[in-house]
Amino acid sequence: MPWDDAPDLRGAELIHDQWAIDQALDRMAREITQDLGGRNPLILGVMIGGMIPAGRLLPRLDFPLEVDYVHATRYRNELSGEELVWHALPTTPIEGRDLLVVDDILDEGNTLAGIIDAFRSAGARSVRTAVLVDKRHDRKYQGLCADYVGLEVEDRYVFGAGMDCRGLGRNADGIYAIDQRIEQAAKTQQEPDTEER
Ligand SMILES: O=P(O)(O)OC[C@H]1O[C@H](OP(=O)(O)OP(=O)(O)O)[C@H](O)[C@@H]1O
Ligand SMILES: Nc1nc2[nH]cnc2c(=O)[nH]1
Repeated sequence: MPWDDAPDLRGAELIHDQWAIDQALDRMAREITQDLGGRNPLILGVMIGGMIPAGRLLPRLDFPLEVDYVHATRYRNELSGEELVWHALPTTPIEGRDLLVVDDILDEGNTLAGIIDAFRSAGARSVRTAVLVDKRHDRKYQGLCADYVGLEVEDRYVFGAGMDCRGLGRNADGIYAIDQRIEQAAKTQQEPDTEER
């Protein structure tokens, strides 16, 4: 694979190909259109990972809407999350607006929960959430679910379709899970034992 030169991405396993992603985005667009078509919603991509899912979803939404972004992060190039750090808020006024927050992945949910809270407090009329990927586990922040979900992944660190692994891999077509030895090593802060590859 072209990214086999990047040690963290070497040996990654394809979980969903680009065809599956496109099908999922088509379905999400239909669901979103049913709920928000005619409401002139404000669509907010969550930078950086939400950039590609939002960019692929928007042309599928065939009704009047506005677009802005928010930049909040809690992983900062690591494989486990910490405090949510805000880098940018939308410049479009959100009071009284119907919002759709678009992100790449819902994992533990702290990122989306923080964003939803901030926008509700700022007076949004409604805040909906769309994620390309929902990670299956029972560690969700207050049981949070997204309103629109593209695909599910098992409880492994994934990259591609906007998602990075230590800064790389966002541009990969398809969704890949990193080698479990690399993920395990990150959890225990050791060098991965991948010599035979
Ligand atoms: O559900 P959570 O456990 O909170 O994790 C999900 C968040 O983690 C990633 O962002 P990250 O902080 O890595 O920033 P990025 O968008 O720049 O990749 C991803 O883009 C989501 O926003
Ligand atoms: N790229 C990426 N970002 C995440 N943020 C939370 N979980 C993940 C994950 O599995 N992959």
